[in-house]
Amino acid sequence: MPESSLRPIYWEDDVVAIIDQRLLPHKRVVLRCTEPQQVIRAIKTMAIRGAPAVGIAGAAALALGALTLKAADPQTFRRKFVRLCRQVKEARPTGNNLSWAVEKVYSVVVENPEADVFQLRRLIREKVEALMAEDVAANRAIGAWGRKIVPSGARILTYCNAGALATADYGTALGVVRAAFAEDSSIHVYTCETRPFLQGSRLTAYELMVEGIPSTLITDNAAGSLMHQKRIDVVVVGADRIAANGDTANKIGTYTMAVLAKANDIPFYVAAPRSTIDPALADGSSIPIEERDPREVTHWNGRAVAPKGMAALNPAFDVTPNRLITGIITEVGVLRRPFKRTIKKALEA
Ligand SMILES: CSC[C@H]1O[C@H](OP(=O)(O)O)[C@H](O)[C@@H]1O
Repeated sequence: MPESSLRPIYWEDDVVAIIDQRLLPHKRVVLRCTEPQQVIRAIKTMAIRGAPAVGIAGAAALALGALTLKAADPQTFRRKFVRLCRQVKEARPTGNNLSWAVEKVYSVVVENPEADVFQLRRLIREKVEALMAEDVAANRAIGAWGRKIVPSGARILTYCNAGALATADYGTALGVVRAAFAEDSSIHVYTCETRPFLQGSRLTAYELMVEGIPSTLITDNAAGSLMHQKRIDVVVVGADRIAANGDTANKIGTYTMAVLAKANDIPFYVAAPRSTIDPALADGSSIPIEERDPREVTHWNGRAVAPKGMAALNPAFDVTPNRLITGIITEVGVLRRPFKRTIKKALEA
C-alpha cells in the first residue's frame, strides 16, 4: 500500500498496482498488472490517466516487460525491448511524458552495452523507480514556486485533474493548490467538472475532499459567468504537451478557460514538470490531438445520453496559444514571456 492513498500507481514486489480511476470516487479498485500489455490497456482505457502518471505507467510497463520478455541472450532481449518501447509510446499520443519516459528507460539499455539480461532487468527497474521519485520531487517544487502566484485568500479555478492522481503523487496544478493551502487555509478552489470523462467532478473533487481543501464543483459552462462576476482570482491548469514557444496542449476545454480568463483579466497559469515540454515542437500547431471513442460523449456509465445513432466529436485535448498564458510553473521556476527563451533556459537548468 503506498504511503499516500492518492498515488495512482505503485509497486507491490514485481507487480504494478494501478488504481482504476474510471471507478473513482465511489469505488477504489486496484488493477494488479504482471504483464506490460495489462498496463498498456490501463493507459488506453484511462484506468490511469494524466500525462505524468501515464509516463510513469509506460515506464512501469517496460520494467514488467524486462522481467517477462523471453530472451536467452542480451541481443534478443534488446531487440524485443525496442519493440515493446514502440508499443508503449503508442498507447496515448498527446502527452509528452509517455515518450519522454520511454526514452529515459531505453537510455539505460543503450548506456549499458555490456550488461547481461539480469543486469538490464535490475537497471531498468531502478530507473523506473527513480523516475517516480523525480516526478514527486518535481511536483513539490512546482507547488513551492506556484504558491507565490496565489494571492492571499485566492479563489482558484482549475480544470480537469492535474493532481496526485495525474502524476506519481502530489500533482502539478493541484500541487500549487496543496502548497498554497498549506500556508493559507482561506483559499477556495473551484473545480470544473470537465466533460466528458469528468476528471474534475470525480477526481479533483475527490482529492480536494480528501485533503480538506475548501472547494466547489461547477459545470464547465459556469466558469465564464464566475469569472465575469469577479469570483475567480487566478486559473491554474495542468498540461500534456508544451511546445518550445509555450503553446500548451491540455484537456479539451482548457482553451475555452484561457480565452475566458483573458477576457476577464484573470491570470492563467499552466503547471507542469519539464518532462511535459517538447522542445522539438516549435509551436502547438503540430501537437497530436487524441480522438477518443464518441461513446464517451453520447453515453455515461454505459447508458445513452444522446439519441441512438447520433454522431459525436470527442477530441481529448485542445491547444492554448502562449499569448493566453500568464506563466508556466515548472520545478525550476515560473516561466514568463518570452517563453521560447525562458523555456530553453529552464531545460538547461
Ligand atoms: C498533471 S497534468 C494531467 C493532464 O492530463 C489530463 O488528461 P487525461 O485525463 O486525458 O489524461 C489533463 O489534460 C490534465 O491536465
